[in-house]
Amino acid sequence: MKHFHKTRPELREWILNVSRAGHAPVDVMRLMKEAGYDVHQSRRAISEVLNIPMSALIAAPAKGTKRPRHPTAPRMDVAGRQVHVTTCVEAPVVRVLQGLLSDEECAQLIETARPRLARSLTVDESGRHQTDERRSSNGMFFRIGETPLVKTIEERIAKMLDIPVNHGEGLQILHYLPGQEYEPHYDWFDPTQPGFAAVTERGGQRIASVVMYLNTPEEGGGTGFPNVNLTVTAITGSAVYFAYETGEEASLHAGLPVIKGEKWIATKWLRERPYQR
Ligand SMILES: O=C(O)CCC(=O)C(=O)O
Ligand SMILES: [Fe+2]
Repeated sequence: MKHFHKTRPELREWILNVSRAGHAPVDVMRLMKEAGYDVHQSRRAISEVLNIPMSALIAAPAKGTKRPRHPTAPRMDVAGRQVHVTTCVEAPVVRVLQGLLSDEECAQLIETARPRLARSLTVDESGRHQTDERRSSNGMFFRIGETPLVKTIEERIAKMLDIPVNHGEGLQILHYLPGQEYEPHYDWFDPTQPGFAAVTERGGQRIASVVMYLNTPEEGGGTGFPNVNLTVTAITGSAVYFAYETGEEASLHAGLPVIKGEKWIATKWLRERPYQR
């Protein structure tokens, strides 16, 4: 079958060269993934250029690699707790989760984190941490299982997404005041940046994020997905779950500026392989 979608001449040339140099089609897939291409796009291009079936291009994932199970509507029973799935988007994969945390759990997380807040950092191209204008919130990280409540929440998320707790980075708490925001960004690490190998050495790539709202800001402070014109409202105890492939531009998102009041969130980033030893 012929595809209407045409592969760009430069990409066609590159695929042919890499293939002539002796790389098997699944290796070409891997190279494209490392260069930031979406898996589906790579599979279609390679199959078209090398004239092989797409089914031959499903590489065995690296040992221990997992993908989350996306929460399903209308609700999930997670360890005896009803989590309502109130909005679903498929590209990017987004689920709005109501009642992931109780009001008491939210309050307790805020009070435990408050004395430990410091200016948030971002990771630069070389893998170094630094303060960043684009991210003006204050934050802190809990260690895995650091408190009984942190452990409970980590286990709840693990159960809901069918991803072991050890694939998670430590729970991050962020506090935003009026005017503070987190400008549009991707949570996946960019494979074309020099620091990529260092940040993915442990745990591999990030595959999904769960942003939990610990309070309801008086005004503003939602999470925006500008490429799909979606804004998720920050409401105490609810959360936005989103999953992504490396290079997936639709997953661009932002912590929108708080206009009035304050905003507290807890973020759990998940890796494709165990991150905690
Ligand atoms: O503040 C938000 O709503 C988004 C936070 C976020 O994008 C992150 O923690 O990676
Ligand atoms: Fe993010």
